[in-house]
Amino acid sequence: MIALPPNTELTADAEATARAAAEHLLAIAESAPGERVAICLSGGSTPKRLYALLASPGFVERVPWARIHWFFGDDRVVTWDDPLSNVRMVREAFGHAAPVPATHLHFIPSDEGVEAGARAYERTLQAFYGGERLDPDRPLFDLVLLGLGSDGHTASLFPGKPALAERSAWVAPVPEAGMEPFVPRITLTFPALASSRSVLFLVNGAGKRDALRRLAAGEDLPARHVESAGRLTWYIDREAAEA
Ligand SMILES: O=C1O[C@H](COP(=O)(O)O)[C@@H](O)[C@H](O)[C@H]1O
Repeated sequence: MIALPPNTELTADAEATARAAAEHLLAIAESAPGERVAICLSGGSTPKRLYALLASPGFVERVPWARIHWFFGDDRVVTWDDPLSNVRMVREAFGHAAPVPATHLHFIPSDEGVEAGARAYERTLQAFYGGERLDPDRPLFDLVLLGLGSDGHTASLFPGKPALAERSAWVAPVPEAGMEPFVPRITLTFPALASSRSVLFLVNGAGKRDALRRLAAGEDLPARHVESAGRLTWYIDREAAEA
């Protein structure tokens, strides 16, 4: 077994990861201090099962859909019907069963281009938050979901890219992605991702073993720099955790 990050919940498989994360999300929503619940979604492929589970019988009745506002930690700068789009993946996973009010799905305006889209999304976040400075005692999100790329990236914060150093802007353009799909991206920055009552990493499969090994060895990978105003929890399945 690889030496796992602190606060790791080891799961049997990808399905167990999705179910554990779904229960965690429900607990966060139920304990949210405000009327509105702000959840920041990750993209890629790992979380698709979680999103489909939330929309499935047994969960869909338990999710307080009318209170939750859904945001994105990053997206690819492609059209929303592009198979590479994270918002398309979420919409497909939620399907018609998830009663998400149209005004509660705050997707990244990738149609505005990488620079303008990043600035526009930062305005969206600040309007929702009600200010332009993040207060450590008043997190922007109740929950941030993150994945771990095989290169150690998270959201679209890739090794060696300028967005890693962004400490004042909440959203950054990523003109060149660090791994496939090699399309421009827009990503939340470390300060914005950290402004959350809870942060969850979802990591499944043998393809993530090397990144986990490199994190355990102390390598300076982007995922290492993720913080949380509250708890930070890793859900890692056994296949990813095997040495
Ligand atoms: O490109 C991306 O990759 C990461 C990791 O995706 P995963 O499917 O390997 O977990 C994802 O979290 C991010 O949102 C996405 O844009």
